[in-house]
Amino acid sequence: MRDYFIAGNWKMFKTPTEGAAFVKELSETLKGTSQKVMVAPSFASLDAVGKALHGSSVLLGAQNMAAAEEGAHTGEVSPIMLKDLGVSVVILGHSERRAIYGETDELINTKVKLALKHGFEVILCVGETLEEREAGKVEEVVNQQLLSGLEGVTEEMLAKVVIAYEPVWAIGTGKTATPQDADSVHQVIRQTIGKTYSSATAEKLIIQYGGSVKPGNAKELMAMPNIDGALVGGASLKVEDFTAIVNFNR
Ligand SMILES: O=C[C@H](O)COP(=O)(O)O
Repeated sequence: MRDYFIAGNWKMFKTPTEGAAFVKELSETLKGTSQKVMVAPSFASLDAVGKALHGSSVLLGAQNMAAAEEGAHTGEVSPIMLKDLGVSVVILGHSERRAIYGETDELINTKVKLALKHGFEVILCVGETLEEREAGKVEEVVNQQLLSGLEGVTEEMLAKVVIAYEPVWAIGTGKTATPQDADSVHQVIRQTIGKTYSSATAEKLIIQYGGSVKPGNAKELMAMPNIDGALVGGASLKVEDFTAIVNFNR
């Protein structure tokens, strides 16, 4: 039996002041919730949000991380800095990082290994574009991103990896994969992990779905056998909506 994990990715929204006020309210509305929950503010808001989360069970996540520990990397944020800010989870390989900032599977893999070395939990994002889906390449693309992203990651290290399946065409578009379509890709991911590592490890792997998750569709998505949580963008920006998604099973 796997535990659900609901993560909010704020992307480039919310100032430090807004973020801090948001998580204070969220911690109140989530009191008594046993679900594993994370919010990932922008780098600029990590400090304020981390302080506002003090005493809360909500985890602090980062949306990205540099591929190096320190050095002449203008504009980058290292794992050591994230650690110092109280971050415990790092999102890597998000499709916006891949598409807008040209992150390759190789770079993402370097980041994954570095994040694991520093003890972070990693949410590794994979997912196909509409063009790739229409060309019947979903499995090929997802497996390629998955296996490249995990190159050199041992079975022991995999215990700290969560996979987020985010079909690019469903992100921020209001179009959600049907629960059955999403689940079949989650099943492919689980099978690939089973073949590459072991069936016991595959059984334990948390696979989140991301792409227009809302209070209205969270329950049916999460009811699928291979969907173990959500990586939520837009709906994680409103306390009411995010709380409803976290509490989908209440
Ligand atoms: O990281 C979150 C995903 O990109 C989903 O975003 P969305 O819920 O706004 O579609």
